[in-house]
Amino acid sequence: MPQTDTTDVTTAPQLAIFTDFDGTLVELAETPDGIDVPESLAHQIEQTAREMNSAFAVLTGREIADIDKFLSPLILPIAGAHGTQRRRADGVVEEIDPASLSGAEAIARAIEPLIQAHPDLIMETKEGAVALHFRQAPELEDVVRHAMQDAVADNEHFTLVPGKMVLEARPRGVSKGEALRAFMREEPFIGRTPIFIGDDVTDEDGFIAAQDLGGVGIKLGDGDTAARMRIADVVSVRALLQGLGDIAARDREFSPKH
Ligand SMILES: O=P(O)(O)OC[C@H]1O[C@H](O[C@H]2O[C@H](CO)[C@@H](O)[C@H](O)[C@H]2O)[C@H](O)[C@@H](O)[C@@H]1O
Repeated sequence: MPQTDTTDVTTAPQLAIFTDFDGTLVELAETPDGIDVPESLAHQIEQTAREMNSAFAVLTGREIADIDKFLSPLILPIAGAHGTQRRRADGVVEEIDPASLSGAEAIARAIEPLIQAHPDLIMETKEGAVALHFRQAPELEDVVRHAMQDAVADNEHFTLVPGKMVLEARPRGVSKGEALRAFMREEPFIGRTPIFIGDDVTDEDGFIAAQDLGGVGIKLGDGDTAARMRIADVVSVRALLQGLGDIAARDREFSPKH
């Protein structure tokens, strides 16, 4: 009878985890500042990130400073403002193209009169990007679209991206996909298998990038997607992160090198 070769121990792939923030790590709320961030979230992410050897990053439409505030005292690698900002795992924050900074300021100035006329609209001005929210006034969606189209019309550097009850102006060439690829060229992400979890249209670039690099995109909720997998809700995302962390810890415990 042939002998089974037990010396060839196959180990599970080492993962790099990327997640969106709003609608994925936390439930959506009526306003950007109104989200409920459970106290346990930062601690749970910190644990999972530790099991991933710190290969855990947030790819978000929010500014990096926003995520730092919500996950304090945790300081993670983050791509903010849809990839316009990027803080690497070594803590270095990349310089933003000055044309992105001045362009976003000009777009915000152009939108300001609309905010004065419609106080239910919320404008978020970010480093290098602008979000115009109409969740409080859904009937103004067309008004918002036309105003944002006019605001970026003179600036080829910017493009518009839709989100959940929001329209955002961001620089061309930046995306969550590009941010994920950049992280994957660096320690501690390099050589790992990327997983990206997100819920929105702007997460599609991230799903595609993760899958191009041999990993998996996981879409939360319904809707067309390039992601190969789906997950039901925020609670399930947190359970998945916990589970992946536990598996990584167990793999290390039973690893032949341990
Ligand atoms: O990429 P994400 O982390 O999902 O960020 C996308 C945008 O999220 C925030 O807006 C969304 O969440 C708000 C709070 O739940 C909600 O009120 C709003 O309608 C959503 O669009 C954030 O305010 C934006 O800056 C992000 O770009």
